[in-house]
Amino acid sequence: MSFMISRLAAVRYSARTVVDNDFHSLHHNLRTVSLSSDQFASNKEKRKMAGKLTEEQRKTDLEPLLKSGWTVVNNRDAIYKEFLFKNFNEAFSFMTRVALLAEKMDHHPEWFNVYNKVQVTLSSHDVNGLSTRDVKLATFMEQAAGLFK
Ligand SMILES: C[C@H](O)[C@H](O)[C@H]1CNC2=NC(N)=NC(=O)C2=N1
Repeated sequence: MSFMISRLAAVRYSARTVVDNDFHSLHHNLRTVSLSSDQFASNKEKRKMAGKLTEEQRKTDLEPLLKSGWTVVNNRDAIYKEFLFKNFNEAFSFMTRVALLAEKMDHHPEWFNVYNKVQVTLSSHDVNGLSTRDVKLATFMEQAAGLFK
């Protein structure tokens, strides 16, 4: 009988240990998850803090793009350009390359494609205007489109 009780105690102890360990690992994981959501929030705040382009940045960073055919959208802090390619294959190849960078940056263009034409508008929705992210994406678009010249 005493053997049965000691076995039962051992089983209960090991079960409790498993539960405790699971609880601690679950708590740790939840804490990790919550840190990552806090971290996500701070990234979002960082983006907002980066804010809109300053007047100085508009002169230094935006000028070259305006010289390359980008225009400022009327009544909106955004830039626009129409890219023309030889055919759909080139246009979509361009869009594919840009899309991969957009995903990596978590910064996406507003664009419309018909056959060999890609119409692009860039603006940073989270700051409701142009930011360095738009300059970076537009500059990449210039390089990517240049490969098809
Ligand atoms: C949730 C996601 O991170 C945000 O919606 C990203 C996605 N892509 C984006 N793209 C652009 N152009 N502006 C943004 O503010 C933006 N925010």
